[in-house]
Parts: sequence; C-alpha cells; structure tokens
Amino acid sequence: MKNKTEVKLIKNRAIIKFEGKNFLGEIGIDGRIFKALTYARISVGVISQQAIENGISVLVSEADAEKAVNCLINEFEQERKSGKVSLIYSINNVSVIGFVSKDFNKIMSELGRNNIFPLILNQVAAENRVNIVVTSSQDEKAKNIIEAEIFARPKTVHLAIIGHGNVGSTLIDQVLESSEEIRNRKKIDLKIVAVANSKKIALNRSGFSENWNEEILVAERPSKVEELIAFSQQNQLENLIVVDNTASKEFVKNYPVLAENGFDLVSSNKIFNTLPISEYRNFRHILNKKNKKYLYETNVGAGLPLIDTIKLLHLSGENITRIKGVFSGSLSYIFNNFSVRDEKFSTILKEAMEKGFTEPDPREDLSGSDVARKLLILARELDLINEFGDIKIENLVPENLRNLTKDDFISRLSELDVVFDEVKKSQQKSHVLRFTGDLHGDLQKEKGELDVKLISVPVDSALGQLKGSDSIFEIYTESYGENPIVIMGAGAGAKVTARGVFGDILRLSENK
Ligand SMILES: NC(=O)C1=CN([C@@H]2O[C@H](COP(=O)(O)OP(=O)(O)OC[C@H]3O[C@@H](n4cnc5c(N)ncnc54)[C@H](OP(=O)(O)O)[C@@H]3O)[C@@H](O)[C@H]2O)C=CC1
Ligand SMILES: N[C@@H](CC=O)C(=O)O
Repeated sequence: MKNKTEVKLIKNRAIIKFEGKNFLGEIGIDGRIFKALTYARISVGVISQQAIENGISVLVSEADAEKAVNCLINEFEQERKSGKVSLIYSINNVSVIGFVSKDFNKIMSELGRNNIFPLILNQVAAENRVNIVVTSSQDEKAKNIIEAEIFARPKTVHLAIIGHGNVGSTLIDQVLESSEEIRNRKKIDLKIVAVANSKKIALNRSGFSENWNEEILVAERPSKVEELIAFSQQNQLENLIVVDNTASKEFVKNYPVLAENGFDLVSSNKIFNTLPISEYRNFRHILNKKNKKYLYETNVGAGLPLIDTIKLLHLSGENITRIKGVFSGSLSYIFNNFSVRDEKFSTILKEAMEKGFTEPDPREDLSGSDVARKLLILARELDLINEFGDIKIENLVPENLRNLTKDDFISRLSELDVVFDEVKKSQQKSHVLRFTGDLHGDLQKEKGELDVKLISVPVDSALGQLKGSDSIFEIYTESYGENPIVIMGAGAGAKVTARGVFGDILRLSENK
C-alpha cells in the first residue's frame, strides 16, 4: 500500500487558462470546458477558478496543451466573438506537487521564503490534502522543502563562501568539522556548494568535503555572481546563503542582485554597511521586499557579540549616549606591544599581519579607515544617518606611502619605524599608545560625531591595561549613566571571526 503521506511530483504538465468577463458562476461554462476536453480525449487535472480575474484554469498533460487550447477555442467561438471569453492559452513547463499536511501555512511560508509562489493551489481542507502547481524550474526544490517540513527531515542549507583567505578558509574548515553534529542536534544539513576567490568559483552540487582546496585549484569558471545564480537555479537549490569573506569593494555591489535571487547574506566584509546611506537603505528595502536577511555580527569586534547588543539596546528603547573604545584588534595588538616592548614598529606590524589580525592591506587599519567603518556601522545601528566623510580620522600612514601598491608598501614597512619611535618617545612617563574610536555628541539628532585617533593614556587606566589583540567597547546609555556596559575580548583573528560568521549562518539557518 502507498504511503499516505508521500509527496508526489508529477512533471510535464501545462495550465490551460481560460479568461473572460461575467461568466463566472454561469451555469454550464465549466461543464462545457470538461465536455470539450473529454471529447478530445484529454484528461483534466487540478482546477481552479479565479473570482477576481474572472478565469478558470485546468491542468493537462503538456503533450495535450496545444490540442486543448484549440479545442476550447472551437467550443467557445461565439463567446470569443462577443468578447465574453477574451483569452484561451496555455502555460507550459509546470509540475504538480501533491501532499498531505496539517501545517499548510508553514509550508507555504517556507516556499515563499525560497521565492516559490504556486501558480495554482488546490486544497481539500477536510483531508489536509493539497495540490500545488509550480514552474518546472522550481519543482524539485519545492518538493525538497515540502518533504523536509512534512517528514521533519534535516533541512538542507546551501552555502556559497566568497573569499577563502584567512577568515573564509577557517570558516570552511569549521563548517565541515561541525556539520555532522549540527545535522544531529539541530536538523540542519549545511552544504558548502560554492567557494570563490577573486578569479575563480568552484561549484559542487553535492557539497564540498575536506579537499575543497583541490577543487578550487582545478576550477575553471570565472568568479562571477551570474555563475552562482545560474548554478543555484539549474540545480534548484533551496535555503541559500552567500557568505562574503572578502574585503572587496567590488563584490558588495552584488548584494542586491543576490537578495533578489533568493539568497540570504552574511558578511565579515564591512564595506557594504559603509556605502552612502541611500544604498544602505535601498538594500534593506530590497531585503524586506524579498523577505531576505543580512547578518554581519563580525563587522565590529570580530567574534564579540557587539552588534546584537547595540541592536537590542536600541530596539528596546534604551538611549545610547556614547560608544568609545579600542575598535581594532590589529591596532590593539600593535600598540599594546609597541608601547611596552623594545621592538621596531615594523617588526610588530609584521607579527600582526602574520597572526591574521590586519586587513588584507594593512593600510586599511593604519589609515584609521577600518576603525572608521566600524564606528559608522555602529552609528547606523542607532539610526544615525552619518556618512563616511563625516568621520574625523587620524591617518597613521605617512603621505609618501599612501599611494603605493600593497606589495610596494609592504616592502617599505621599515620607513614607519622612525615615525613611530618619535611618537612613542614624545609621550609622558608611564603612558602608552592606544588607537581609539569615539561616537559621541547628541545621538538623538540625525548625525553623531565620530572621531578616530591615536591617543596616549596612563598605563594603569582601563585602556592602558588592554592586552594582546583585545578590543574594548564602552557603551554609555541613559539608564546606566556613568557606568558603561563594557564588552571586551579578542577583536581580531581568523578563528574568532570565522566562529562569529558561523554563528550568523546558524541563526539564519534556524529561521529558515
Ligand atoms: N581578520 C580578522 O580578524 C577579521 C576580518 N574581518 C573581515 O574579514 C574579511 C576577510 O579578511 P581576511 O580573510 O583576512 O582576508 P584575506 O585577504 O585573507 O582573504 C580575502 C579573500 O577574498 C577573496 N576575494 C577578494 N576579492 C574578491 C572578489 N571580488 N570576489 C571573490 N573573492 C574575492 C580573495 O581572493 P584572492 O586570493 O583571489 O584575492 C581571498 O580569498 C575582511 O573584509 C575583513 O575586514 C572581519 C573581522 C575580523
Ligand atoms: N583588521 C581588523 C580585523 C577585524 O575587523 C582589526 O584589526 O580589527
């Protein structure tokens, strides 16, 4: 005997649409449709009537579509002449999926989140039986989603990892290591189906394994978002998340088109959130319209739970009056060490680079741009409409080194030594250097004041006692008064950042 709860997929169907005015409810119209089709030996499936558009849709085998249209055109010749019947046509390449489910609404919302909107829906409420008609390009995906819901199967989440450098490659390893446990504990099957760098994209429908590095070596497709979108459509992949682990100003331009094409997004890349406010808002509008999500917890404070905390405080109506601290893990490491060790600045900078704390181009850190971005991202979480140009930034890169290529700059790091030796020596006794960010002013207004600068502080002050690559964020609010909420911990590093990105992926997956 057949399993009653089976999800049945019937392919190669066509919808015959019958449109006109004022014939709905008229006795005999649907009877004539059936009779004409039966005489022509065409079997009819799912039927629906649209009261608003005044039409009737029936389902036939795709092979019979043309015959069905012609036979209805003949049958309703008079009505077509009088204008009562306006259009008879077929929509080919559709499939029917039949299933039984008590939680029909949940299934419809899962389908909708994956951009699947049935062309016909036919429900026998008393039996919880449903037939939906979808385009054949989405039929397998729809079936997978319905089956995952009905049989409580692990839901497959398809990941595209863009950028496999420090953070990206660590993330891939973390996902592969934990995927079995997550499947068992959370019923989520994480599959990495795409990995890209700036030149190539490797695609694997079954999901990459530990040897993903070899697959990217032999990959031949260009690193283009169109490749990824076409691949996801051809393979009917559901529950898509693209993860941006680049520092690319180019790649972020793809975010809107990815959201439009059914991807949720996670990024450690901070660039998108610091684009002009019009683009920032427009993207959020697209996300809302498409019911997509964008998470970026690691944009500020790497793995520290900073953005969520700020969001929650702000949403709950708590008045945040100031946020200040050491926002950069790499500059924290550099100045914590340079202030107390008898080493050249360039030696310590190289250490920070080797430990994976700096941006791909360390001038992004030294110029203050990376801290400025973090400050701006936090300001925008508070609904301030500041632009990057509003930020007062102390740039630590000497002018003659600013316009070099990255490689040339790195070959001339020793030129920084004299400059920073001077800065170190010019401090008061028992003082140390710290690179800070400060969001202040009247944060109830449209814009706040944002300052990024190098300061010298007593070694026994809170900032002076900072160690390693720790960041510290002091969040001042109206209720907490002079005592800020303090979030402190590793502010950079591939492992903590990848872990934070992974957290965002899981949060999205659980809500899918
Ligand atoms: N390191 C840290 O502690 C933290 C980092 N972050 C953020 O993480 C991101 C990644 O940093 P990190 O891993 O150190 O950087 P890496 O330089 O190590 O890696 C960058 C990766 O992105 C790829 N890439 C660059 N441009 C493109 C593009 N247009 N399309 C596709 N891929 C591209 C690179 O490929 P290719 O090799 O071909 O250039 C490379 O694989 C940055 O945005 C950084 O700000 C955030 C928080 C903390
Ligand atoms: N380069 C950044 C990395 C994290 O965002 C930093 O040093 O903080």
